[in-house]
Amino acid sequence: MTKHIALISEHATPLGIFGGVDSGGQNVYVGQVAKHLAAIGYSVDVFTRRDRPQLPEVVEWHCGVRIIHVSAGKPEVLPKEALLPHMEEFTTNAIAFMDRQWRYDLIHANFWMSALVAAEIKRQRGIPFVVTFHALGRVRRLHQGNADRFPDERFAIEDRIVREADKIIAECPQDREDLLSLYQADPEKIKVIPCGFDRSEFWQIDRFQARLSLGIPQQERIVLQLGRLVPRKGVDNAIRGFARLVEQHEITARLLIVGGESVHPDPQITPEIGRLNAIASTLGIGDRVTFIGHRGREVLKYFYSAADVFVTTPWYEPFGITPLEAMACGTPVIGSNVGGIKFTVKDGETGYLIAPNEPEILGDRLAFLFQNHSLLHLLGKQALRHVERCFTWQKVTSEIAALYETVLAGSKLVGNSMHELAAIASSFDAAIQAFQASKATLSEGILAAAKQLSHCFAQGGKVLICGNGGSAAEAQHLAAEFVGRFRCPYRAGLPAIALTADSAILTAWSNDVGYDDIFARQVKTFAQPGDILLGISTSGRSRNVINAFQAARQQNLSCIALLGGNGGELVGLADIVIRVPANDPQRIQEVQLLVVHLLCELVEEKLLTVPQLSGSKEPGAGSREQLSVISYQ
Ligand SMILES: O=C(CO)[C@@H](O)[C@H](O)[C@H](O)[C@H](O)COP(=O)(O)O
Ligand SMILES: [Zn+2]
Repeated sequence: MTKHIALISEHATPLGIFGGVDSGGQNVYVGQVAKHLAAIGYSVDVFTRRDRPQLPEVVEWHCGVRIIHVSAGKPEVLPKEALLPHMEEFTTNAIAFMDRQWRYDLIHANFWMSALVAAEIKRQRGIPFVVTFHALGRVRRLHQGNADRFPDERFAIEDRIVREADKIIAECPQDREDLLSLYQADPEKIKVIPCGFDRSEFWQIDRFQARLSLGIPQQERIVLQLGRLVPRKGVDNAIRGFARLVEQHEITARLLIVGGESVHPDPQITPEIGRLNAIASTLGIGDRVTFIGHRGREVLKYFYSAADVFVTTPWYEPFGITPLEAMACGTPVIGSNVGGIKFTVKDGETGYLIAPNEPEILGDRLAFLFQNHSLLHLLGKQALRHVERCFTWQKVTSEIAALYETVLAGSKLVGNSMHELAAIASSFDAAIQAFQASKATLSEGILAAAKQLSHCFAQGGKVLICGNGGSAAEAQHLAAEFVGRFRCPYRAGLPAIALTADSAILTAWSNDVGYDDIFARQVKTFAQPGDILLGISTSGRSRNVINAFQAARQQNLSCIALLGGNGGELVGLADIVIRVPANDPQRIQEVQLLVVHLLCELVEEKLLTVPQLSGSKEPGAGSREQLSVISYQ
């Protein structure tokens, strides 16, 4: 059966524009995970906030992947820092949509606000959730201080998510460390699964061709920086390092900076471009730094392939998807020794790791590589091999799917047993209620029946007992207790016959005459004056019991009816009615069983008061008195 996965990504949609301020790695992650999950048979809906009025609610994005636009706040682009107040509405609308679909098996939340939504859905609908934080609030605050505009509630919300998530995907070992040390996460819940690159999106294009396509001179040394243009990405570090390459090492090269909010690099639209440009000018390398502007993902492989070295020097980086993409295009990476980069880039093998704020070292490394062409070439080859082996989306997604399956296996167990536990508890509650109501109403009938039965036995009479199904079993049960013993260890048997027990009589009469008279026929046959007919029924409407009562009345037998519900027709035919005040046949039967036991107990008590010695074969009987029925009191 197809499993339905809800990926929630409140601000980052796979339809988003890569390179904008709020769109980047998470958009890619969500889109790729969705696509690759669908490729291995999951049905995936990506829930994201509607940020344009004309967006349809459901977009069939890929085979097996739909994008669901959830209304939450005005349908306009909002900074992600301003989204928290809209998450309640997001949750309500997401649940309303989900309720109209199938049952989702699992939610994979991306980012803390989506995880907040997932936690609420888990509470309300019991759907388990996995979270990829992509970035952690406390880490961000540590690095960005006041520049971090997310509300402080983020920390407590993240704490809650860490507690309530079924599994947490850490994107790299550093992410895991942060979850453990800053959030006291349960290590058992965390699984390190990195991001990946898409082989159909990124591959090594012949450098000559790539440069030709982009209009980059073939001979120029190209250093590439590509990604979101925000201060924490530390592009100024890249510029300073590049300046050292040019100024100190006197190596002519060009730094291409790809990214921004518009195709034409515009400091009005992307303020970071203005700031970076100013830094480059101050360093005297303004003419060696080229801002390209925003580019679609389909052309990024040309940039990666055209470059000699890819540089990424953020202050911190939860994962960093661009180094993978660069390596997938055979380009070595010099990156900050932080977060995911120190996990994906192998120092000295696929590039170099450097401290984020030491542009001199960056400049020196760049110079070293440009002076050692064969090494540059080798690192590129090794980079390609490394990412092919460890970081394809196929591999990553299969690890994510395996994690889902462990959650689903666990939640099935927990879900089932929770459901069953609830059913057990409610049956106990209902039974307790039936017993309580019976305790309040049945004593009189039970005492009267016990008296009648005792009298009957004391007078040498017998009891005929009948009923259907469970009541037939109780008829035999009661007969067995009377003929055998109940509490009293040694006593003579009390004559009781279950009219349900002789299968030859029952089958012959039902087969030849009819079922309605199977008990009546036996009553007419066995009954003697002074006998009692005891009928058991939950409904009081079983025809064969009714007919038996009518036959018994004709023979002047006393009739005791052990009933339930409204007692049916039998109420009017019985001398003594014990009617369990419940409607559910099971609850009625449970109380009836207690009544059966009470009748035995009370009858024994009433009859067996006077001891009488008799030779007994019971073990130890020589020293004991055997009780037998001698009188009715
Ligand atoms: O034990 C149960 C239900 O718990 C059944 O076997 C049940 O006794 C049968 O359906 C009987 O045929 C019901 O007859 P009655 O109690 O309505 O006279
Ligand atoms: Zn039953």
